[in-house]
Amino acid sequence: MPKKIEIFDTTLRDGEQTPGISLNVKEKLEIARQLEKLSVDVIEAGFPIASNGDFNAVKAIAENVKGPVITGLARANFKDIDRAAEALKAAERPRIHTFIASSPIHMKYKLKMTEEQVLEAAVAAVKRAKSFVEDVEFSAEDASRSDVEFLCRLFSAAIKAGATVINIPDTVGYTTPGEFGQLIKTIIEKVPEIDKVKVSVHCHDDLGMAVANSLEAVIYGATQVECAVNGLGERAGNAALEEIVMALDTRKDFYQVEHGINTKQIYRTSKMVSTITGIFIQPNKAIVGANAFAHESGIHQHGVLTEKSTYEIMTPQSIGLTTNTLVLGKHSGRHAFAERLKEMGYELSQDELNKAFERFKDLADRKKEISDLDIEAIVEDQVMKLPQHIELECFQVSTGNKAIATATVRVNVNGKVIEEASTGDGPIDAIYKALERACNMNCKLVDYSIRSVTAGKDALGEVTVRVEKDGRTFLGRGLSIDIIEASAMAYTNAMNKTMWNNGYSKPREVD
Ligand SMILES: CC(=O)SCCNC(=O)CCNC(=O)[C@H](O)C(C)(C)COP(=O)(O)OP(=O)(O)OC[C@H]1O[C@@H](n2cnc3c(N)ncnc32)[C@H](O)[C@@H]1OP(=O)(O)O
Ligand SMILES: CC(C)C(=O)C(=O)O
Repeated sequence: MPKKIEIFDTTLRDGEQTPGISLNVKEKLEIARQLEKLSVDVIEAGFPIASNGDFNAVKAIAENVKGPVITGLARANFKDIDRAAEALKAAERPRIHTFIASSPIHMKYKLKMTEEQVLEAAVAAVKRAKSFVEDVEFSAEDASRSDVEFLCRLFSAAIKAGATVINIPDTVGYTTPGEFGQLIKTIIEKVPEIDKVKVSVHCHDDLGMAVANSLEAVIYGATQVECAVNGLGERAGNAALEEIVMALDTRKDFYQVEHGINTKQIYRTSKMVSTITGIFIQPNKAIVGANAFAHESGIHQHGVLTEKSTYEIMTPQSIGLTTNTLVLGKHSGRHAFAERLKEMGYELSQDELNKAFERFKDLADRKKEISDLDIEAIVEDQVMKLPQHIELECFQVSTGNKAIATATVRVNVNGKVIEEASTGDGPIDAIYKALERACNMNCKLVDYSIRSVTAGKDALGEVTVRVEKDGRTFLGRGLSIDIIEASAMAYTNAMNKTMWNNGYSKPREVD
């Protein structure tokens, strides 16, 4: 039987130590309930001595969340341990997690204690915790910068005092995979009582190696990994739960271990934690980032369309997503473009497809992402060659906060050049009225929206309008670095559509 790795989630304790996060009881309980659905083995619900709020949160989780072990952190002193025990009273499976630092730096400067004093405090703390609960975890803070002989002595004493789990933290994210693997191996070889307990690791990401270090520890015998959703935690954070789990899952052939996580709840958990904590997930974040299952480049899109496993090592469904996404942008190719056209219901000849693709590439050079509306515009305007009854030749607008907005337009309507002017409530209203006069047309503007589609001061503005004419609605779009020009182009585009009638020239109605 492959050995099982227990997942100890510390999102609600170390994760909450992320600068800027403070969770109330209700929020912690909501996350804990989701962690239960995710099937984590242990929930570290908080640090009960830290505040009344944290005490109440640990208590509420202990009372309401059944299934996982519920633990609370305590320094190696009776006050912290007694408070943790009190908070955990109602837990179905309580664990007290007590810790003390073991590195020369921490002992000398922070604790001002000798090795022997630390060892004594650790033993007393474990015994005190044991007087309340059966399950006691002991952590040697800053273990990776500690003297290995002392560390082994400390763990040995903690186990003799009753610890059921010994935790080896890389508190400051200092170690490397090779070094950390050897440390785990040494501890397992040198602590005689080690086979009585679970061996845990708790890695921080200061050098970006928290996940790699944790996984290396698994190879060398660790049976519990402490981690946090989205990699939250003090400073650069903890090992990311979703990365640990999906690495063990996807590379089961390599790690040869099992876990009990319901991976289909990963995406939902990540989203919930991000929403509640307000900590945004970077798009290229492994597993749960917006781009983790998105393909933008043509060669990759072609591969994925033919066979997903060419560029996907795990399925989006395995983390609870419904599908992958093919993002259309400047690096995309014909295969993905054709596929999107097919999904949108367009059937183009090879020649039409080539023309549309050329236009698409041209637009993609200027836009961050190409939407379905863009594709629709390309197909209608370029491939189907809808006739342009109205062409906007030029315009001029004068406006100001103390002046009446006035616009002059010159349009070519079916070969006839017409100039008109109008005032309005602002420059856009003025230009729209002038356009209506010039074209002798009465439309009702029902919706106007503007957004930037590229970055920077010279960003392209995209204006989308919906106009109503004779009880029907028509969509118009305009793109320019000048937002008034984009607005005028969008209105002209919509007015053109009101004039098309047969076959491909039939105006497309929109909701
Ligand atoms: C590596 C980690 O993530 S450990 C967890 C870190 N998390 C937190 O600190 C979050 C919650 N912390 C808190 O709310 C507060 O720090 C408290 C309530 C725990 C303590 O607050 P204060 O009493 O004001 O002490 P303060 O935080 O300033 O200093 C820490 C004290 O604990 C001592 N201490 C630190 N670790 C331990 C330990 N494991 N065992 C015993 N004492 C410890 C320090 O030596 C210092 O003692 P001193 O007050 O006698 O100098
Ligand atoms: C309390 C311990 C496990 C810790 O958070 C650390 O060392 O980083």
